[in-house]
Amino acid sequence: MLLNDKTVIITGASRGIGRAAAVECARQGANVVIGYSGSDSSRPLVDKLIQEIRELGRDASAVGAPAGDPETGDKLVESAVSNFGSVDVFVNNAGICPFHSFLDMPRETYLETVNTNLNGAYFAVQAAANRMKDQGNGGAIIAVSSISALVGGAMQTHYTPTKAGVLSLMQSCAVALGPYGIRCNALLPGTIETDINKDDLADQQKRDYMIGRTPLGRLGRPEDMAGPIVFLASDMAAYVTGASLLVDGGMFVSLQ
Ligand SMILES: NC(=O)C1=CN([C@@H]2O[C@H](COP(=O)(O)OP(=O)(O)OC[C@H]3O[C@@H](n4cnc5c(N)ncnc54)[C@H](OP(=O)(O)O)[C@@H]3O)[C@@H](O)[C@H]2O)C=CC1
Ligand SMILES: C[C@H](O)[C@@H]1OC(=O)[C@H](O)[C@@H]1O
Repeated sequence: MLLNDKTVIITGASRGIGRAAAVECARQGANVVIGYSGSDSSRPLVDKLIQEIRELGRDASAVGAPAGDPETGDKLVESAVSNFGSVDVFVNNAGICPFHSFLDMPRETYLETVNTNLNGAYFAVQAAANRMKDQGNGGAIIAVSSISALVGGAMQTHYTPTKAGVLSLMQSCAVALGPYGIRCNALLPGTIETDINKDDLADQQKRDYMIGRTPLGRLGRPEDMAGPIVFLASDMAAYVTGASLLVDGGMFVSLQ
């Protein structure tokens, strides 16, 4: 097992990519702190995930708090330490993408997206890194960025800068935290079918276009992200820091 007895915090783990990563981390021997928004509708999903992780022989705790709140990282760290005694891996995954055109972008939509996806990530990474530094055993931090850190989207002008932002955050943190043995890397998923794009991909033409751009011939599944996240979290990646791992079925390199 690649993460035996490690404590892994994953934000946005109630659903989608974060959930798949949480299950795989538990399979690989880790206890997991599940971050989610705190909404009542997500609590049953979180309870089900905790049960699934316990059936795998590991344990989990949950923290429901807005990702954009600068205190949320401290709460996640506190839950990890009080329940499991340490923070070994931090996965910043929580994110939103409320598709909207640029010229009439509501200011609140822009500000909420940047606050949730980027500002919250900054403070949560800082909280996890301080705990890892105090523990003195190094650690691994992974930010779930996106192929959208590298390319644009007309309906994502508020979102793509946040994904470029967390990629850049990992690059700078790799430099800042390397001396403490803390590795920082970014995962760049392509198009993965989850609730974040359910409405967007309900448009069959759009869906077919996205599949057509993907050499592997299908959209991604949350489980496709779990192995790469575990790899970056594990000692298999002991000399990997400041890196970006694009996991997109080949979409980025497929121009014509
Ligand atoms: N799906 C895709 O194609 C891609 C996704 N990504 C990135 O992957 C990450 C996960 O996305 P994905 O799994 O697709 O999306 P989902 O919508 O399936 O899951 C989003 C997760 O983030 C949590 N979350 C949302 N808003 C907040 C908030 N304000 N505070 C705390 N938690 C919050 C949700 O919790 P709750 O259930 O409580 O709402 C949920 O657990 C995002 O950062 C996204 O940008 C990157 C590239 C491609
Ligand atoms: C939500 C989108 O479908 C998804 O988000 C990303 O980051 C990808 O680039 C896709 O556009």
